[in-house]
Amino acid sequence: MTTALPPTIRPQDRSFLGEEQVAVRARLAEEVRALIDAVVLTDVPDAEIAEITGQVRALTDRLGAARLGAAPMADTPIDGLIASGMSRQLGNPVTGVLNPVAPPIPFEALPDGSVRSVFTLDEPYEGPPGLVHGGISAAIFDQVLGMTAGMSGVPGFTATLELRYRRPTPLRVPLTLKARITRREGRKCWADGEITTPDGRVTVEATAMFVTPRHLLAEEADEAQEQRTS
Ligand SMILES: CCCCC/C=C\C/C=C\C/C=C\C/C=C\CCCC(=O)SCCNC(=O)CCNC(=O)[C@H](O)C(C)(C)COP(=O)(O)OP(=O)(O)OC[C@H]1O[C@@H](n2cnc3c(N)ncnc32)[C@H](O)[C@@H]1OP(=O)(O)O
Repeated sequence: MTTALPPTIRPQDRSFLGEEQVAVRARLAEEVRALIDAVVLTDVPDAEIAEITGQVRALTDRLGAARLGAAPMADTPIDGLIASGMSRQLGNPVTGVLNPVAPPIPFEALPDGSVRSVFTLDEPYEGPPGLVHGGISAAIFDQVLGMTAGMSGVPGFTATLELRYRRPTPLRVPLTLKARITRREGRKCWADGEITTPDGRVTVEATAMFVTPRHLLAEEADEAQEQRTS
């Protein structure tokens, strides 16, 4: 069975945006993030909400007048994100600077190969009252641990992801996620990490295993062969 991606959504066949194009769109995404926050928390009268709904619809139509077939990629690694395939995925739901659903989570690659992310989550990411939704923590771990694996030379899909929720994770305070590789074996790579609050208390721990898909290795081998023969 082949699981290769159809040509139209393969990363290398997408639109690649330059720094200025990314910057203009990132400012839009930032405003829409603020809009999401305002939508969740608004207390203006219903009549005004109805009017605003029409205005938002009109904006959606304007932006939708020209559509790409898939989320674009960045020409160059975006400042603050590590230089891996995923950091260029501008629509990524965790790191994508063009995706208003993404917080977005920044990354810092440390000299020892580990990764650190510092971020603050607010109301749109609430689970229990005043606390971060557990599924949001899982998505963030999935991405950060996956990028850590990719950086170590084993880019892959998530095969397993296990979280241990030790303590509630608060909204509206700077959280630190640290991640590292614990083991590599052929196409498999294990990473773990934890989220801590500013006073150093661990709230969530995670362990994941990533596997470089067989079909990706096959595609890479084909491309290398093509380059040798051309
Ligand atoms: C610009 C390029 C972008 C291209 C993207 C490609 C790679 C990523 C690139 C960069 C990475 C950077 C950042 C990554 C960041 C983000 C993380 C988010 C990732 C996701 O959000 S990703 C979505 C959720 N994820 C899936 O959607 C996976 C669905 N799944 C599959 O696509 C296949 O299942 C796959 C590929 C996992 C394996 O398939 P396969 O055919 O290549 O390999 P095979 O089955 O032979 O397994 C080989 C060995 O792994 C063991 N193994 C396999 N699966 C296991 C499991 N689940 N548990 C325990 N062991 C497992 C076998 O037991 C065997 O072990 P052994 O060799 O010892 O027998």
